Formats: sequence, structure tokens, C-alpha cells
Amino acid sequence: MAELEEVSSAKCFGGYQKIFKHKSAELGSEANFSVYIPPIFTQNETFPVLYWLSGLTCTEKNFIEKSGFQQYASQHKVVVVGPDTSPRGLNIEGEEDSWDFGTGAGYYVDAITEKWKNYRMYSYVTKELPTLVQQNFPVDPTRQSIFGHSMGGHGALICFLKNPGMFKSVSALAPIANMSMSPWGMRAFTAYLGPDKEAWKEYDATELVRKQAGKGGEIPEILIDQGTEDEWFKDGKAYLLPEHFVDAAKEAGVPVKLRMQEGYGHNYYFVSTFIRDHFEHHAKHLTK
Ligand SMILES: N[C@@H](CCC(=O)N[C@@H](CS)C(=O)NCC(=O)O)C(=O)O
Repeated sequence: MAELEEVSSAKCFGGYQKIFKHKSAELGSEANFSVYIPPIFTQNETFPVLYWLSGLTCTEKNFIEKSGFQQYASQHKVVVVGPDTSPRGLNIEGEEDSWDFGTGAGYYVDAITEKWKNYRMYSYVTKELPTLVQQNFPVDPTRQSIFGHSMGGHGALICFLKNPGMFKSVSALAPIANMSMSPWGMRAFTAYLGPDKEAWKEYDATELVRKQAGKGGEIPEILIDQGTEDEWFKDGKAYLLPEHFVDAAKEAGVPVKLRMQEGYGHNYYFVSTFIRDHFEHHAKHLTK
């Protein structure tokens, strides 16, 4: 069993908010992740697990400190796991130079270029972390879902779409919904995946949902919230592009509910306002 070290633990809404660290084989570095464990009343009880993926510049801490999600995880009896957003401290040249690239900006892909070969957040999130969680915490591996914010919204959508049956439901807040067309995505994909845009399609939510044509009936409704005052979206800014995802989903017959939230920005004030609805969305699929 992989060695986990508890970094912190705090009682919260009757359960415990914890942070752990371990040596990640996928990332070739130490990695931290958060786990919320709801109140346990019955021995040997297992809970559904919801994976949260954070946005640019975040560590495992932003979501647990700013969203207020614990009350809903406690109420719905769900374990919530949140990884960091990239490997750290690999000493790759340029890794620390930008807030939207390198450290804190793994974009949930498996890099194929030599320089960034340890940037394997996709395999970390879909393989290494779930295995670790199943070995160490009281979770039911048949009841997993995934959600996230911004870069993490992109991560949640692609992890869900690329792994049919692994997650029961998906939702996103202000996701980068069409990475290949977003300035953030173009820079990261060129560096991590190389110049061939065919390779980019494997990690672009809009391209992946397009490929679901004919399978729509098997996919539960995808919930997306987008603030109208989001600085990466308003006035024609093309960083997030939720409308591209919705158009492709419609064409493919995949059910999506995009809710435009009047006046909200890109920040955790927006996330904390709607996080309850996202727990309700997932609870419908996760609670027996
Ligand atoms: N300059 C901002 C832009 C990055 C940004 O908005 N990041 C979003 C995700 S894309 C975030 O969650 N920031 C961390 C926070 O608000 O706690 C920052 O450094 O936070």
C-alpha cells in the first residue's frame, strides 16, 4: 500500500477535513491532496466519492478553504477528494515563470513532450489517486463523480467523457470548455502535447463531446454554471467558450444544462454561491 502522510486534520460539520501527502509515481514528485470524510455513524460504512479539480494557480487548499462545500458533503454523506493542480518542484526550466503555465497549471493532461513528461495529471487523477483513495478511505468505488472550476472544469469534463462508466455524473463551474481554441489551452497544449492538433482533440471537452453522437441516451445531464461578469468570458473574451461545448453537445445529443449566472465573476464567491446546487446534482446519481 502506498505511504500516505497526514499533513492536517480539522473537524468540520461533524466530519473531518484532511490533507495528505505522498510520493506520486505518475508525477515523479511529492503530491498533496485533500479529503473530506463525512460523519461516520456505522462501522464499515462506505460513502460515494466526489472528485473536485481546481483551477489555475490553485493548490489542494483553495477549494477546501473558500467554497464552504463541507456542509453539503456532510449533509449528503459524500467523501470529497481534491488533488493539487500540477507536479511541483521538478526544476523544469520555465516551470515557475507564469501563473497560467507550468506549476499550478497541469491542465489535467498526460504530457507527451520530453521536457514536460512528468506532467501527468490526467493519469494521476483517473488512475493513481482513485486507487490510493480506494485503498485508504471508506469509499464505494462504484459510486464516483467528478466536478471542478475553470481549468478543473475542463479536467472534470474530459475525465468524465474519456472514461465511460467510471463516473456517475459530472458538473463544472466556468470550465475551459474548448481548450484548443482558448489562449490558455493553445499555449499549454503546444508545450505539453506538441504542435499536432489531432493530439489536442484527446483532451478538449468540446471535441470529446462531439464524439459522443449516438450515445447521448447513456450520458446523464451535464451541469455547467457560468458567470456573466467573468473576466475570462465577458465582452467576447474567448478563454472559456462554454457555448462551443453546448453547441457540440446539442449536435451529439448529449444533455447539458448551461446556467448563465447574472453578475457573477470567475472567483470563489461565484463557486461558493452555486456549490450547493452541484452537490444536489451529484447526489441524485451517487446516493443509493
Ligand atoms: N490572477 C488570478 C487569476 C487566476 C484565477 O482566477 N484562478 C482561479 C482559477 S482559473 C482561482 O481559482 N484562483 C484561486 C483563488 O481564487 O483562490 C490568480 O492568481 O488567482
